[in-house]
Amino acid sequence: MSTDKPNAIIVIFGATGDLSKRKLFPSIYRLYKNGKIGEEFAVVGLARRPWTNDVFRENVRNSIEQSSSKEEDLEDFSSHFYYHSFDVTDTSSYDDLNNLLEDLEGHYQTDGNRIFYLAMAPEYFGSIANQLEENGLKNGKGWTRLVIEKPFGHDLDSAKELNNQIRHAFDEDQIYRIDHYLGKEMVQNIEVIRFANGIFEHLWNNRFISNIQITSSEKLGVEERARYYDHSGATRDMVQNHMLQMVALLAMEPPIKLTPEEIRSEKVKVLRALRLVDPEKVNEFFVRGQYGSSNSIKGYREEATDLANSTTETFVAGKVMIDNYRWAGVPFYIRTGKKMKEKSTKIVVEFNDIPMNLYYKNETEKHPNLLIINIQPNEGITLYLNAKKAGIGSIAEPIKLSYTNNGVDDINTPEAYEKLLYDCIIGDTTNFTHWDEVAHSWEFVDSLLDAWAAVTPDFPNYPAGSMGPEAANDLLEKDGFHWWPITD
Ligand SMILES: NC(=O)C1=CN([C@@H]2O[C@H](COP(=O)(O)OP(=O)(O)OC[C@H]3O[C@@H](n4cnc5c(N)ncnc54)[C@H](OP(=O)(O)O)[C@@H]3O)[C@@H](O)[C@H]2O)C=CC1
Ligand SMILES: O=C1O[C@H](COP(=O)(O)O)[C@@H](O)[C@H](O)[C@H]1O
Repeated sequence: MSTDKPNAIIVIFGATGDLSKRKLFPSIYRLYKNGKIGEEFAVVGLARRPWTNDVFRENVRNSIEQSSSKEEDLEDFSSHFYYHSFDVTDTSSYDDLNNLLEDLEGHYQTDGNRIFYLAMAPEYFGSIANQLEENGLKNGKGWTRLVIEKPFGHDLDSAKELNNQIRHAFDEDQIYRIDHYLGKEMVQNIEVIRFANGIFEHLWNNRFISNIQITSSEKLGVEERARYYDHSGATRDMVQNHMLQMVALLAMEPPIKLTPEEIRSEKVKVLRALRLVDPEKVNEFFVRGQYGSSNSIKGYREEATDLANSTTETFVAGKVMIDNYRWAGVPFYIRTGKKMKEKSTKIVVEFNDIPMNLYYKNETEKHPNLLIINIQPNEGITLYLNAKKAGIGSIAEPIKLSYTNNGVDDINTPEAYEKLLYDCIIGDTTNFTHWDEVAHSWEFVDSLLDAWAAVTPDFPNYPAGSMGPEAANDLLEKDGFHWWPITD
């Protein structure tokens, strides 16, 4: 891994699409603005529609203006962008792409370094990787990296097939599988909070923690992505990747070094220890939901004509058990869904009460210590303690110690893409998912989806704008817990 400012050509497959417009162009711009990439870079955008360089550059500028205030250096910035009309299924056009890259490499001092970013539907990932190999595009004079968007497969078998196709053309250390949650500031902070604070790491186990809750709720529905989402559902869309990655970071052992290999190896051990879902007990451990209409908000089935009879889940809550020495018996409750009450991602670590609490005499009065990691919209940490209520007498009351990080955005997705793109440019794979992590996550998710497949769900079962079905509350109540609020 190099820490300089290496130069590269970034080739974006799917450059006229939504992800490029909303996340990739603004992120590249921020890298440019923040001095993380210099003047020696070029971006080649590929897609079928017959745009010119000028039309492409105008779209790039518009997308940046939509995501930030009016900027003055956009003409200079967008002059680094080139468009190449290209159908990825037409194998003869890869030669032209190679010629374009060689021309640009004569113009910009990019040392032959190439990043191929696949921002297209996943069915193309394998064949593009192979065409890049067969047509010699990955054999430039510098390094070559392949960035792959989600979803990485639909289940374990399809993920394996995709992986084999890609690995046929690229080595594992050239493949950067994006999980944008791993670029979020406070997700990256989980390791620092755990491993740089003496007060937490000693307590970070089943003797002192009673349960951990991870919520990632969204107010939005499926918007323009109904076709993809209905085939995916909340479990594949959010649990297989983002939620399980957060579980792994919270539960892993301290790595012996902060290298990508050591961190990954500890995360993989957690994912291997996830208890697979027993079909007989699926309802004891998991709840699925789909939002229905409420007041003026449409239900999922009314969002598009194709969805009228959909049984796709837009909500999942679950009790994930990690069968290892540190975590035996501690539930990791996860919860995610669309059209919920708030947009919020939050982790609550609930500590056990002390053996004899002299201040809180009964269960209902208890205020356990909580460590809250606020991922979005606000970024920060809150620690709930108990302290003496000021004044006469000796009464305890909960107090909170808070740290707020002045994040760049409310919703830190563009910043996450910016960080991950930069990591890719400098060759740091720490915050990308290795195949082993993907495979174990799918194994767990497949066990859940297989168990659910046996029964047709009774949907819709939660009103849009709520926190999900009532059964998600029962899941914790029967263990003697409840969901902590997701707003401060
Ligand atoms: N949008 C989002 O918020 C997120 C997206 N992703 C992932 O990113 C990827 C892209 O998603 P998104 O941008 O939303 O998708 P879009 O449907 O908006 O864009 C697809 C892109 O692919 C191009 N394309 C389609 N077929 C071909 C072809 N045969 N040859 C060349 N280009 C083609 C389209 O352009 P044209 O029609 O001009 O050819 C377009 O640029 C997907 O894997 C998605 O799962 C991941 C997280 C979030
Ligand atoms: O990957 C995805 O994530 C978004 C939520 O990301 P966030 O950064 O806004 O929390 C989700 O809306 C989308 O369905 C999913 O594909």
